[in-house]
Amino acid sequence: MSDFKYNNGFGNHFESEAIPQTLPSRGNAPQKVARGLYAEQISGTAFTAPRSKNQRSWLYRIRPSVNHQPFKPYESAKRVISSFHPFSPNIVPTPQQLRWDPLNVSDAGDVDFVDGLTTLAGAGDSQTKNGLAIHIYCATKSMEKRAFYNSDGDMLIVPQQVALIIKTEFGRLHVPPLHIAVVQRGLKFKVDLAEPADATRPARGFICETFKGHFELPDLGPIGANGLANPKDFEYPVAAFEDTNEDWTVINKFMGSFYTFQQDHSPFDVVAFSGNYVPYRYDLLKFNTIGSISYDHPDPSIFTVLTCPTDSPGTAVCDFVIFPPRWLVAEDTFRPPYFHRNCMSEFMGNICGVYDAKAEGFLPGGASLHNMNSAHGPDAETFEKASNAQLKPAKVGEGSMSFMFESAYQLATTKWAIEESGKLQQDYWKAWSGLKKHFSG
Ligand SMILES: O=C(O)Cc1cc(O)ccc1O
Ligand SMILES: [Fe+2]
Repeated sequence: MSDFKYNNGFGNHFESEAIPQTLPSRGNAPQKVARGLYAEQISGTAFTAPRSKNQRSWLYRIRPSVNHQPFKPYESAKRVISSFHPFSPNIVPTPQQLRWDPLNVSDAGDVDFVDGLTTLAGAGDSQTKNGLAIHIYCATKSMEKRAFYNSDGDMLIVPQQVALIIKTEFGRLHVPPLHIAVVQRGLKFKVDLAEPADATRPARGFICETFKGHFELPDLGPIGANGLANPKDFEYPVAAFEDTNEDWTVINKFMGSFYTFQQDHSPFDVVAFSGNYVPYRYDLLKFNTIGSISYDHPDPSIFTVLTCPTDSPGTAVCDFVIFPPRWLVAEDTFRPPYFHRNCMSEFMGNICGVYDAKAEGFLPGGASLHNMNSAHGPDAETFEKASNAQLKPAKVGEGSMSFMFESAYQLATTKWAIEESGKLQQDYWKAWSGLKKHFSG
């Protein structure tokens, strides 16, 4: 969309002014900011985090964020679960391989992004900054004069159906399906729908909320300086502000509960900003997909777009991995994903098209979870086909896009996901029951 402007480059230190010459010419906090603005810092890491990890931005705004009414409890976001202890009342843990038909929250009524948030699975808790939660959102309307910020974690948002306009304190992001957005801890935003939506076709998508750290680009090792998601393709908003005296509701997720306050002006009143703690979007079709040009099926880590690391090297709170259209050329190779048992948990979602490990049943808007150590792999039909296919170069996933949130944590599923959604496929296990014995002794 041409009325959206961006600055590019993953993790850059950006400067953006909606009115020229608003940013301080020296330093961050002059005695008086230009045009009577207030200076406000928002930090995304501890002040003393190493420079290579340190993230913060300076906002030059019409009123400081603290200029608001007292916090009150917010009751409407009832579908978000924040306690993932396996014995918690809303948790139904299971090692069973799980798959869901396209998810919806049609019983939630006419809801916006916040009230339609519904938790599927998670681990850990925000209080000790440990773990993650996986949600879907389903929205039939825009947030209008409601803004949200999450004190519990960063949110990686994967729209599956209906384009979003995410208005943030830093400016606007247009995020249609096949794009993702990351809105970090503490940053205020609202989600509007760029297309008509209703209960039969809501704005729908998946969210990974990480309680610790921030998403980074994966190291490339021997791949070299280029490849996978290129830094230049990450797009950041430019400053845009509203100078209004209307009533706004701000909703905050804090320690797993929701709170709200009122204020008599727009929270999107930032005239200029500088810094490297800024929300962003990325077009998944710009991913440079790398694969085997000799033999064997490489591990899916080669498809990592972003990784949110734990303290253990190479081990992620969440790797965000995608399966874009790509060529398969490997010789003498079983080309679809191999049978495996992973010490990581794999939550997958289908954005569009057909996923190459599953001939059917994994539908756009649908999801699957193969928890830690639970065996999985191609279904019987895919196995038979791929074992006998003539291995010519072949394009897979034309018009398709699936993704995976791969996590080092055991994922505890919610009661809603297992018992209440009505979308859990009871016979998913049968995908593998047709695998025949081929052993001939
Ligand atoms: O299970 C899945 O479908 C995801 C996956 C894909 C792949 O190419 C290799 C391993 C893996 O877990
Ligand atoms: Fe897998």
